[in-house]
Amino acid sequence: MRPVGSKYLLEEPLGRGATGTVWRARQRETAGAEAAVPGQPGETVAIKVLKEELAGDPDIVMRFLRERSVLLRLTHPNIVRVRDLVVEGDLLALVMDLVDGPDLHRYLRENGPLTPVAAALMTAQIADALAASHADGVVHRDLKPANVLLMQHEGQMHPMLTDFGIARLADSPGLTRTHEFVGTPAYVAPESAEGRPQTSAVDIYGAGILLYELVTGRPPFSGGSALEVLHQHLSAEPRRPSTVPEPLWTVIERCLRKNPDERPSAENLARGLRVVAEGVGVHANAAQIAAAEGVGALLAPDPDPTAVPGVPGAADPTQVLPTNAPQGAYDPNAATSVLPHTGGPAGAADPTAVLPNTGAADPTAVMPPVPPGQYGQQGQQPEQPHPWQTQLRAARDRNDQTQVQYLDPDEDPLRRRPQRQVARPQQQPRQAPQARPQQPQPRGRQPQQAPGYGYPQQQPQQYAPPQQPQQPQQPQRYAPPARPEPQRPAREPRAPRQRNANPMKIPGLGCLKGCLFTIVILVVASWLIWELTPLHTWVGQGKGYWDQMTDWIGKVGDWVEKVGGSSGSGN
Ligand SMILES: Nc1ncnc2c1ncn2[C@@H]1O[C@H](COP(=O)(O)OP(=O)(O)OP(=O)(O)O)[C@@H](O)[C@H]1O
Repeated sequence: MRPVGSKYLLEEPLGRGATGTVWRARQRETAGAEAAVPGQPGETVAIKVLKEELAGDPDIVMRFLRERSVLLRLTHPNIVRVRDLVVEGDLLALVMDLVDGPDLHRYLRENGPLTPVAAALMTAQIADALAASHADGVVHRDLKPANVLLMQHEGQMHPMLTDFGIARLADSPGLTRTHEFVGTPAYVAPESAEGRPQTSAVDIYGAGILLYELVTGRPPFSGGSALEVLHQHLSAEPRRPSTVPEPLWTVIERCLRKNPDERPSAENLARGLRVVAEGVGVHANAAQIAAAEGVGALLAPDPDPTAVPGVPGAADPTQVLPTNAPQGAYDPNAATSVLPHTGGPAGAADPTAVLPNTGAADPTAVMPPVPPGQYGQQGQQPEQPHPWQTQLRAARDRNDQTQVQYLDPDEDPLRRRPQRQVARPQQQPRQAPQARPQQPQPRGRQPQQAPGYGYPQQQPQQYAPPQQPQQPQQPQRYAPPARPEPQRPAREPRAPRQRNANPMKIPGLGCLKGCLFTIVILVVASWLIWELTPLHTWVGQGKGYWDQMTDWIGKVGDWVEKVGGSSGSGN
């Protein structure tokens, strides 16, 4: 057990994410007055220990401290409470209430999609949490099922939103020059993907994706690569699956509008979803059905959305633009969340590290930044995937851990700048990033009513066509970023490969084949000679070839028998 500060002892890891590891921990002594919840000695808590990359950066530590009061006061029945923030040496940790239950991603994986009623009611509670946080000026920015924990309480389960402020902490504005990407592609709003100003509407977009996934078992946009998924967020229109009732689709479609100004406020979203839940249930009366059908009128946008600080265009006095971007210029990287490079060699021991350095096997590995110019044209193979593509491939399309990756602006396809022919510095060797393997999706499961969630056990009324089996998403393989090849002498062109006649390598097979072929040739040749020449008349018997052959074979047989018999009697 490792101490965290003087007040807590880490017991066992509960899970790992891109920004840190969550531990089950025990309180050693009552926390000081600065903690929101003093706690009792012996009490069990959850502690998220942020990665060294975060903890080692003074900008992030400052932000952590500055936001301490915001995170600590963010209380809501559907938000995992942050009890304390520990800053000690190079250690940053959030002490939270321990939630005894699975996260929503795991629940979906194990139980399949929810019914429209259950999905609407669960998302309504998440929207309640968002409304409270937006009112407090906090935008989540990484809303996804993995960040919703299901708390068991009196036989029921309640969704609890966690990881508030983590993306915000990582989004240190002074560091945007390092051009890294933070996000989970399947849930990223178009404006975030494009680097436009972000507001609380990004959380509404995330809620729309989550709602779609709750009711269908998969997010609306998927693709062969994370880049493809991001492009779909920017340009593809989601289609209504036949299992989604029309009123629920109205809500999803409004949340997924490309224009953030057209998305509903969190408060209106919660209200609209409860109306839909009533109207699509089996016990709905005519008035409730009519109200659900008119839900569009309830989904008014937020007239004053909460701006995400530190993003160009956001109404935030602390905003700092990247030093290499002119004010007002379009820079898709400027809005991305960033983490600093630790600067140390890979695997360098850090005495303050709390997380064990698991090296390549660590699925939470943060992609280390790459020196600018690494992805130059020199040495880059034409068939290699685009650097952006390879980087984002590591951020899987569904419920992946938040990825923090380097993005060179020169290589960003969205910038559409002409390629510059400049000499690039030599690339430093980098630690291979890891990505955790994709979990297979359940196939053909019937929607769950989420028993034990406190939802009415209703079945959808007129909006329940048979459930189509969901296609599992193709697991993506992580392709490491393209590396420039070292200069090598030009190779001699290879001689064309000879096909091997004996691919299975059976000894003597070639010889056997040759012998058989020769015997066949000899038999055919002798037959032709016998039949087509007067040989058989010269021999004086006038027999056909096969008769003569049978005679001779018989004679040889008799002779062998005789020889055998005489040698036997001799004995
Ligand atoms: N307060 C908590 N109580 C109990 N378990 C928790 C708590 N917070 C997180 N966990 C567990 O720890 C796991 C990791 O959480 P974390 O937020 O670091 O990762 P993530 O959300 O899956 O990934 P990422 O941070 O990369 O998006 C969660 O899946 C959950 O199982």
